[in-house]
Amino acid sequence: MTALFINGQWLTGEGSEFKSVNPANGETVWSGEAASPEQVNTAVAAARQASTDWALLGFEARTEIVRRYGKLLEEHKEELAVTIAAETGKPLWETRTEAGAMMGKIEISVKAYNERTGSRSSDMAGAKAVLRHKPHGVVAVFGPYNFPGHLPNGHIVPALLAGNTVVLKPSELTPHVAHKMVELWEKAGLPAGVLNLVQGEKETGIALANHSDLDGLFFTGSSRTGHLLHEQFAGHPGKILALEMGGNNPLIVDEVSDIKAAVHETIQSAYITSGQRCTCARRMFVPAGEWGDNFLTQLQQAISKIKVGGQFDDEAPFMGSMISEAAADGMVAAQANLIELGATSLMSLEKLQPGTGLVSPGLIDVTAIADALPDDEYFGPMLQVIRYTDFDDAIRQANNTQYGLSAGLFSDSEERFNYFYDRIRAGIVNWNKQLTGAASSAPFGGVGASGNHRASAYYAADYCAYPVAGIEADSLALPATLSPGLTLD
Ligand SMILES: NC(=O)c1ccc[n+]([C@@H]2O[C@H](COP(=O)([O-])OP(=O)(O)OC[C@H]3O[C@@H](n4cnc5c(N)ncnc54)[C@H](O)[C@@H]3O)[C@@H](O)[C@H]2O)c1
Ligand SMILES: O=CCC[C@H](NC(=O)CCC(=O)O)C(=O)O
Repeated sequence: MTALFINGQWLTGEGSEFKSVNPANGETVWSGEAASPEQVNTAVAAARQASTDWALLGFEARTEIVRRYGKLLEEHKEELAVTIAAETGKPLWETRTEAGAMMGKIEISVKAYNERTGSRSSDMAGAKAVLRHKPHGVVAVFGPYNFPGHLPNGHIVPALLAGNTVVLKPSELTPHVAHKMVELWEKAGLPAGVLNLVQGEKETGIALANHSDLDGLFFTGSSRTGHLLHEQFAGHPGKILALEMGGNNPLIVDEVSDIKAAVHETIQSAYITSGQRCTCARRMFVPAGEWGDNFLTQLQQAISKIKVGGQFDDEAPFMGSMISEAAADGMVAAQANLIELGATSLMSLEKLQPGTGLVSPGLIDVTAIADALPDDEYFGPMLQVIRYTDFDDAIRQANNTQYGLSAGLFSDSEERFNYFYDRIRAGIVNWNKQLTGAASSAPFGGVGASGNHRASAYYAADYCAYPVAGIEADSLALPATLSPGLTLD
């Protein structure tokens, strides 16, 4: 299998063999060889070689190629959705929306380039104040498995538009999606070396991230890996590092009038993508007392009816498989650990079929251990419930996390929302809406251990180019008056 794309050529990797599997049935989807460290070097060298011409090509010509890629995405939308579903276990209806988001990214990124970066000029005495932007040069893009198309695409499209060249290292769990995506870029007529693909596991990632000739690295993945990269980039202030990482996201529920809607938004917050979205609600604060009891009863009824199943089942499931059996085992172990610490299971997260990542959605009451709760991101369909009596204390607990990605409030009171908004610490703050499903037309990123203040989505343009400010005049001219103490005669 020619797994790598370097300098416009598909090549066989010289590293060790690895494969991806359909997590809903264990069948192999893709197998190939990883890039060797020498091939990673070749990929970075190819990107460097292509860098000047790509930058000099100009924004309009680059946009033309990027739009051609967008058209190809449209033509291959279904094929891409099927590939994503096969490799991730996500239901086909959901991967169709991922392919749609990839298409939408093109025009949003063109607009963002012009609005956030681009060029401007204004008059000043005897000259013009000019602002332009330049690309960084060669950047590495690292992607996660949960949105193997949309999220790397969300770095690649703005990076290329701005004039950077790219080396992509996708998740080792989703190499096939990356392969398909790069094939479309090739078909769109991207010049050789402008986008390079190195496949492989952690070692390939380490070789790429350590490369001395990178000008930047755009990462979406776990907080653990992001922190390692941050340490690695310490002492290199000249290199740009954008980190989009995980969260331990809180959702506070007030005594709202429409319980059914609150139940629906909770399910969309916690269980969509089998809980494998960075924005998923992980901790839910529910009022103690009768209203809260009633809400939880209705929530449990609705959760018990969530259909879990294969991504291609005729009767579409809401939740597909988790990414792997190992990830499912990890969630079962996390739940057992919370129970051992003193939590009470309301609905048990259980493996549904050995050898797969299929699990049932879990709900667990952690009120008894609220102040000793591990501040971990449990990246799966398990929502922790904390009963509260005091709204301020719920906000305090919601903020009691190293992370700060998304947070939300369900409340009929705008005043309450404003109070919550002023006190909550997160990059995404929603009111009466699910925590997931962020728009690409807005910035996307978190604070604390969730990011490094380089928001993605609409603001990705910001980390893809640096500003150059200039004062310009067509010709040299003496000023009307010279500074005191100067004589030119
Ligand atoms: N904030 C966001 O925008 C966002 C979006 C999606 C996912 N996520 C987060 O991503 C995580 C799930 O994705 P994942 O498990 O694929 O993440 P991950 O950190 O395990 O892997 C991400 C990428 O980094 C590579 N990698 C792993 N270890 C490395 C190392 N030591 N050096 C260099 N590269 C290395 C992987 O091979 C992969 O390509 C969750 O924590 C989720 O919250 C965040
Ligand atoms: O898993 C993390 C991403 C979740 C997703 N966010 C986006 O799609 C952000 C928009 C963008 O990057 O264009 C969500 O909020 O569901």
